[in-house]
Amino acid sequence: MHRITPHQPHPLFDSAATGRIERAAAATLPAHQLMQRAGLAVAQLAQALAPYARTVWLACGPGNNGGDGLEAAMHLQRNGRQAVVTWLGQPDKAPADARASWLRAQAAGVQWADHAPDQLSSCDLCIDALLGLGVSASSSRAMDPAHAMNAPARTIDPRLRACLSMLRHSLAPVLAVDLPSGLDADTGQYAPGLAPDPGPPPGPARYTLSLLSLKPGLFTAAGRDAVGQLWFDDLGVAPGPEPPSAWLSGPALAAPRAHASHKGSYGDVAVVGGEGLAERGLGMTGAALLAASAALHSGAGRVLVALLDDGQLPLDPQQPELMLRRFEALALERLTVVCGCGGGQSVGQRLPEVITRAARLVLDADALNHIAGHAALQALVLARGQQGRPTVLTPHPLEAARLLGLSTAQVQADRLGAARQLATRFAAVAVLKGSGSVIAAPGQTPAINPTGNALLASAGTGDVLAGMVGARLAAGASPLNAACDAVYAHGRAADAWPAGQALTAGELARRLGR
Ligand SMILES: NC(=O)C1=CN([C@@H]2O[C@H](COP(=O)(O)OP(=O)(O)OC[C@H]3O[C@@H](n4cnc5c(N)ncnc54)[C@H](OP(=O)(O)O)[C@@H]3O)[C@@H](O)[C@H]2O)[C@@H](O)CC1
Ligand SMILES: [K+]
Repeated sequence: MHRITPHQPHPLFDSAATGRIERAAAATLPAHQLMQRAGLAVAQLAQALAPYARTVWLACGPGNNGGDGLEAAMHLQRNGRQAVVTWLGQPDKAPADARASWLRAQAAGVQWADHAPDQLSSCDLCIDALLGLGVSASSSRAMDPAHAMNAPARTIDPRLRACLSMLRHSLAPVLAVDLPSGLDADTGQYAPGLAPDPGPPPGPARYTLSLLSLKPGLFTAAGRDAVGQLWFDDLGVAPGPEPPSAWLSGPALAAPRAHASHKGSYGDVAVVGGEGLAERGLGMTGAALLAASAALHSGAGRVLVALLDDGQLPLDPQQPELMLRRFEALALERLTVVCGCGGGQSVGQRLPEVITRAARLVLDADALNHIAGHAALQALVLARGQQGRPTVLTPHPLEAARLLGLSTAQVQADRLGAARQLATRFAAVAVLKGSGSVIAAPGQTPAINPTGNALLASAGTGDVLAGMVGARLAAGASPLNAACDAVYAHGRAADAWPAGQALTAGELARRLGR
């Protein structure tokens, strides 16, 4: 068992893949063995997290997730804690493993109760063993996950609802078994009717012990907020030949710069964007300058900026290293172009040339909005991808929705699926931004980024990311590596941000590479 941190990559397995791993393992093990291992792991972590707990309340659901809780209750009771169990199952209907653990918990003398004990202190502990993988199985049985948000909410047992509410409002720490109950392991969305009430995420004392496999839904959409501190136990089972459904990204390998190198060794980035104030009264040159600053501070050899402002800004006095150029003066065939940041309406005019001529290309923000509205531009993006010319798209969920002709909610309902769809449709690498950014490339296993936090919810941080991807592409990284490494480093910079200091996009760009 170990804690999961963003310091190394991990394979992720969705509910179907986890089911196959589980069935293959179960076929070689004595009956009930996996649940016994799961319950023991839960009890061990519970005791480590709450060493002074006298009472542990275990909310156990009707399926095997509840069985894991019952098994843990037996160990905790035997180890001198008062295990108080609310079990929503029935002996004659429970799965065989859960029934076996119910008998073992009974024999150990746990206390049975309809609800949480009244006086749980912050030293005590709650264990959420209500629902696990069964939720994802029921979502995928019911429908295509992209349409899950349209599902009629099923009738929820009021006792289940009451237990969920108690756990979510608990002042005592909560350890979730396998998944926070109600969270879909594949999408990181809550099943209909099981989402917590809107409001701030739960307090800090929230833990999840993922069993057998790490699941994608723990890391994206609502997953990051729901999970708290994440632990993993593989129950002594290797995934065998099962291919990962996704990867959790890790840090890039450090690439020392050769002493005998020069600015040409690290490539030229050209930023095309920043509609001027004169065009429509909406000055957006800042966005382009932020992307350029990020490219510069990420190590690009030279950074050129073609503002869409009719040459009104000849120099950025704060960043004299940036070379301002007229668009017509850019040798696009030799450049890595970052196009769209603050592009407004004006970027549309430049897009056909940029898409057809740029050697390497990052398309962001208004470039993506224009492409979404013009089938001819979509065909050009696809064509350059099919020719093998590196292209990275960096949409946030609304931009992704426009590109795919979906609603934002549909994109968020299946972020991995949406990113994969974008990658296939445009033969490009797609970075779907948001909590747990997803990076997908055609025909490859997608990645989920583990770094970053809500400080990044601030204007201009997306422009910074686009510049970071551009710098890596210019230095010769593959589009997938450039995207994964940039997203990781972007989030890492936010994670290392000094406490109490506001994060601004300009300062974020300046701190890159420190
Ligand atoms: N598989 C493994 O690798 C291993 C699995 N292990 C453990 O087993 C867990 C999986 O157990 P599981 O398959 O029994 O499902 P589980 O999460 O208990 O839920 C089933 C119950 O939930 C209900 N339910 C479903 N959706 C619902 C909804 N939307 N709203 C309300 N209710 C809903 C569903 O009702 P039904 O659809 O049947 O009417 C049924 O009653 C897994 O997470 C891990 O902890 C470990 O022991 C060892 C290795
Ligand atoms: K659970």
